[in-house]
Amino acid sequence: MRTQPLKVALLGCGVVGSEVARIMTTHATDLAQRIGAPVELAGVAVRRPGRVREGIDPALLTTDAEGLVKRGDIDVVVEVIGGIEPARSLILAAMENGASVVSANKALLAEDGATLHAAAAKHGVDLYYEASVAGAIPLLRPLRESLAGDKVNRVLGIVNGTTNFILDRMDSTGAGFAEALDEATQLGYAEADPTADIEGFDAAAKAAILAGLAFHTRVTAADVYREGITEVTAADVASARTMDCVVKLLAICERGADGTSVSARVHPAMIPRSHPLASVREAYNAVFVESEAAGSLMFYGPGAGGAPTASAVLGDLVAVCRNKLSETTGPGESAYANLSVRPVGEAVTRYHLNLDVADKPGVLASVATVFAKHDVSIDTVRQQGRDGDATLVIVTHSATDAALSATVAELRGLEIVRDIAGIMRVETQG
Ligand SMILES: NC(=O)C1=CN([C@@H]2O[C@H](COP(=O)(O)OP(=O)(O)OC[C@H]3O[C@@H](n4cnc5c(N)ncnc54)[C@H](O)[C@@H]3O)[C@@H](O)[C@H]2O)C=CC1
Ligand SMILES: N[C@@H](CC=O)C(=O)O
Ligand code: NA
Repeated sequence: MRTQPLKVALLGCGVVGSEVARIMTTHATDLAQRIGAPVELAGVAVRRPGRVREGIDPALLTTDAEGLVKRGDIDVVVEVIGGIEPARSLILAAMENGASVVSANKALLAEDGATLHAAAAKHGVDLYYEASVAGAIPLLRPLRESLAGDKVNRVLGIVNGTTNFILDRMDSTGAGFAEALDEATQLGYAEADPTADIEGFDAAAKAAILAGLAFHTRVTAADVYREGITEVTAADVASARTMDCVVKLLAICERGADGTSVSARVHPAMIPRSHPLASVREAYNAVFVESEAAGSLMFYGPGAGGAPTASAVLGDLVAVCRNKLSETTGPGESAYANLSVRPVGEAVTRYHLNLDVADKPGVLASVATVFAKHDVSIDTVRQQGRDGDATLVIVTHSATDAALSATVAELRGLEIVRDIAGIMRVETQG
């Protein structure tokens, strides 16, 4: 074994960074054996150097992240500060300096992964980011390596721990949205700005990364259709319960039947309680990968939190250190397929909606006529009457977003329709 240590610069020492530092210290001997050389924490960039950080030598702390990544002795930079800047500039500077990079930063990878990959290739270094999607779950490496000989057609799953935690709490304990979000934040699941979680930006970034790797094409966060969970009400969750369904925030990436396009979308959806994703509780994530030869694969595990995320970071750290020692690099970007991204209007799903209507003869026929006019076929209708008004709970067969939107717009114009609520996609396919 080589005695000269590989030197690691850690950028950020928050929820994830502190766990990375802890595991690097407590498992130092095992890590050295697995890599073939010791790994040494050579510097830690922080914002508040005065803060006591258990297990970290205060002499390693610096507020000069740029100076740290440009140091001549750094072999690997672990970026866990998050956000676009200064993370991007620091990663690019590190690569220019010959360091490989491990990052958990999905926001950055999904916005400008191409630039980072190009820099890694140019400077002959690695860029690994397993922690950026679905926390601890090994998912990117299986897509990048294990499935490199297969053809992936669909990736579907729950990729945000915070929103799954909130929806699970609302369903199982009747907790309010704000209370559940607070708890998720305390547990270290939420992003520094939890808007990224609840508005679906975090899941959309992950969907972009997944689609890019699965379909060998470039997909950015801006290409992903996105709806968060802020509009999901206790009434929606209750309505789902009466249909023996749960509400989940899903990420769905699909290869188009035309062979030249892909689509990626993130939105809440009702799924039957019998669906395997319905049993994904708290901050766990689960992702199905459907491929031509392998069939359907399911990846499941902790999707957020300091220690689980650090596990994925450490796995990458070991891989890039091994590559450094053998003077090689792992697989780079694979975007040769150059597929176009289809708009969400063409996505086909079933829909649930609640219509508050006047309870009088002919209403059902008028409503059904509008659905038929837009070629949206109704699967089930349940009527709940109350004081001259009635609520029609309608579930459609598969329809495009565009057809459903046109139906809803026309229904809103009908005098007999007082309100339309609970519009949500229904996913039944595992
Ligand atoms: N918390 C989680 O469960 C997961 C987080 N991630 C990602 O990991 C990254 C880090 O997340 P957390 O540790 O949860 O966030 P955090 O907010 O707890 O930690 C980030 C740390 O970086 C520090 N920082 C920010 N800018 C800095 C700068 N210029 N120089 C030095 N330090 C700076 C902050 O002060 C903070 O302590 C993010 O990209 C996040 O999306 C990925 C998977 C799961
Ligand atoms: N905020 C994210 C953290 C992991 O990626 C989440 O809740 O999933
Ligand atoms: Na992962």
